[in-house]
Amino acid sequence: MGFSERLRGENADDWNAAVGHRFVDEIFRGTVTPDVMRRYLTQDYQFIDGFVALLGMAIATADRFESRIRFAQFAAMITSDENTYFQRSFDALGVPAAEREHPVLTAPTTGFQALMREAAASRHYASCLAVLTVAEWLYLSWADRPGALPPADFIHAEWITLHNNDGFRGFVTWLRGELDRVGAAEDEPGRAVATAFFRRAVVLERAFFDHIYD
Ligand SMILES: Cc1ncc(CO)c(N)n1
Repeated sequence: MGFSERLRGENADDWNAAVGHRFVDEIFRGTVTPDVMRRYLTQDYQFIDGFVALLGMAIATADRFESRIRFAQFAAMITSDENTYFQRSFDALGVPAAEREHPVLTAPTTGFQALMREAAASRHYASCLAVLTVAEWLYLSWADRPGALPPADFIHAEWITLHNNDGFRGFVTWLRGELDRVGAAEDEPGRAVATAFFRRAVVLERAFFDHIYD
């Protein structure tokens, strides 16, 4: 079993709670209320900022050019297609500029920001990879419902297709392979550090979905 699959298995309870979350059922049915969607997207936009910074550190610490290219191409998608999705959704939901740029941050959001900042500050490629892999693999896992009909509202539909399209699927497959490769090359202390980052990220993913219903 590869490093990525082992880590997912060790965190199966929180992982499955996130992938099968009420939010996921509701977004596929198109019934997430505008209120909940607004809380989710305004907090997630702050997550994305730290996420792109972490991608930058993965570009800097990767051990080969081929990996840097993958991350750079993914960063280009996030900062174009995904960024305009947020802006169009904020327009449709009537979110004012102040709330787009400086919402009051919730505990899961500050928790994620701290986690991503720490992973980046470690300058340890395996730890950067562990956090990035959770964020993208867990999102592919919930968004991947073959045969599901797309919900009518673009705010729901595009949030699904941003996380289950072929390009995204290919990136996640590559990310997992990269974590497997790098994890196998690490010594035991290095693997333990990356393992702890992975675990914290899974716990936060679950908390992030939970808290928009509080
Ligand atoms: C909290 C969270 N995790 C993962 C993703 C996927 O990038 C996201 N947009 N938000």
